[in-house]
Amino acid sequence: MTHYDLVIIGTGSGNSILSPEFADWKTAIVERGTFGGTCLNVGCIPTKMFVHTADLAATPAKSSRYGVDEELTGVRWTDIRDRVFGRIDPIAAGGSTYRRQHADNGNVTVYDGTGRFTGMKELTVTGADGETRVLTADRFVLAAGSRPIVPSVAGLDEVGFQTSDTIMRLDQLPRRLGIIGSGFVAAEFAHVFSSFGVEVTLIARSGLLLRHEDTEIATRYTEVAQQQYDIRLNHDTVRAVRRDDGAVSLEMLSQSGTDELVVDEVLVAVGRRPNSDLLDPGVTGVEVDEAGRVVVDEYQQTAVDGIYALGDLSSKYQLKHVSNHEARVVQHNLLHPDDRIEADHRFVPSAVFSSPQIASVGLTEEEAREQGIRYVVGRAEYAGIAYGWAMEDTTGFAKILADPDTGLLLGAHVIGPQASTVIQPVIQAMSFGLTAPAMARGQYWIHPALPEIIENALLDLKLAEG
Ligand SMILES: Cc1cc2nc3c(=O)[nH]c(=O)nc-3n(C[C@H](O)[C@H](O)[C@H](O)COP(=O)(O)OP(=O)(O)OC[C@H]3O[C@@H](n4cnc5c(N)ncnc54)[C@H](O)[C@@H]3O)c2cc1C
Ligand SMILES: NC(=O)c1ccc[n+]([C@@H]2O[C@H](COP(=O)([O-])OP(=O)(O)OC[C@H]3O[C@@H](n4cnc5c(N)ncnc54)[C@H](O)[C@@H]3O)[C@@H](O)[C@H]2O)c1
Repeated sequence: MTHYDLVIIGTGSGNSILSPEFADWKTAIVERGTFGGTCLNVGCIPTKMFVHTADLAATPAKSSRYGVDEELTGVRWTDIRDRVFGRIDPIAAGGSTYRRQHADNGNVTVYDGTGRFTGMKELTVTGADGETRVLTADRFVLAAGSRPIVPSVAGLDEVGFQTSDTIMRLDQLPRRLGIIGSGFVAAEFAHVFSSFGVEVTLIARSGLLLRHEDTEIATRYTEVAQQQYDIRLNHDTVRAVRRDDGAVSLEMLSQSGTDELVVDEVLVAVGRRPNSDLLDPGVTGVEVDEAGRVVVDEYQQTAVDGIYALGDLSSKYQLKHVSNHEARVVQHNLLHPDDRIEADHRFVPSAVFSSPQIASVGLTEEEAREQGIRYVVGRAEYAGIAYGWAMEDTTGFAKILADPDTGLLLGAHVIGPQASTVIQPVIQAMSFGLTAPAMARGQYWIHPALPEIIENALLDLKLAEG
């Protein structure tokens, strides 16, 4: 048994905690998978490298309307894949080597294996070879993340399936891809694989894709997606069968009866669950809610003094900018126990890097209504701004919700080109308490750039006089 000042479980955002200020702490970091966690290895970074490549591959099909005739003459899948992982894999390996070997980390021990609590502030780490080591510590940081949920579909295990962890490393592109799910992962991979020439079918249980978004945005996305992919709405996948020709048949139930889809690969994208079951934090007195999330207070501390948690393991926001923010809060609170800071979850933005992109911050119209919050809505279309004309955009728009009396912003939702970038000034305005009129007229808006859509939506708000 070895005792530490601090043990961190998980090398995603957890790895960023160990700054030089911890140089005289005896610390350990435990990792069961690839060093660097989800975002670097199988999440944000590789997906966006594929998305950018997909944007390029999709351009020729759209170019003739501008009088430019382009042709996509090839998609070299293994070159695309190897460029992405040729960049990422060395970063993960370098991060691991740095923690294990660099002089900066003389106080850090890296343990490869799965950590599981076996007593009060006692963690047993089991390596791939079955060898176990017991670590005790004064403080722990639980940063063990989440993993893809596999839906209970009869025969799925037997036919085999991909998740976001595996699909980016395929050896060859499938001809037909069936995606079970209709959230972030489904929308981004539909864009990627369809742009590379794969026949993509999305199977959604509900009547709307991306239904966590503002309904107007989700409705527009669903309409646009129906032009791009085969979409089966209100379909429940009930069985998967391997056919004699090697393809997979997915059997579905819908309101109108049964349906069948034949594909070469199946991507499962129905959400992610926190890895709390692997960690068994109840043994050390840490509470877990019914969704499997570790319960934390405003300081990111669990029910146990000195045990903090962050990121996908404990947060309802499964987003890297949130896990990074929470890691900074935990880092501060470990170093300054008498002057702790609170995590700020007031205005958490998100973006789906789909085609078209979607970005969102604050309340949706449905949430404002449910919560009885008074609001007005300002709208603007990409087709109504000069750069939108240049792009010939016909489907994108922005909507902004504001308090009619104070003019303070309540939420913003954008669907269209570069939505993930266009929304940033609204996030800033909400975070710093800027009102809509002050934001619209208190600064220049570069003409004719895409953020003019935000300026127009702000000017469209009908606020109370005075
Ligand atoms: C396909 C995909 C695309 C995404 N794209 C975006 C995006 O564009 N923008 C965005 O903001 N977010 C995105 N996300 C979400 C983002 O990746 C996560 O929110 C973020 O990485 C969570 O970080 P974390 O530190 O909480 O967990 P992780 O990075 O998952 O780290 C947890 C680590 O703990 C290890 N671990 C788990 N259990 C144990 C145990 N018992 N013992 C030892 N080690 C353990 C795991 O192996 C893992 O390495 C994406 C996610 C996916 C899946
Ligand atoms: N750009 C980004 O920031 C980004 C990209 C990818 C993933 N992520 C993060 O990863 C998380 C996981 O992504 P995801 O797309 O897997 O989850 P998600 O929660 O975004 O969407 C899952 C979808 O699957 C549906 N679903 C649930 N069970 C189902 C079942 N049995 N059959 C069919 N459909 C079912 C849900 O109704 C939901 O629409 C996201 O919530 C997000 O936080 C973020």
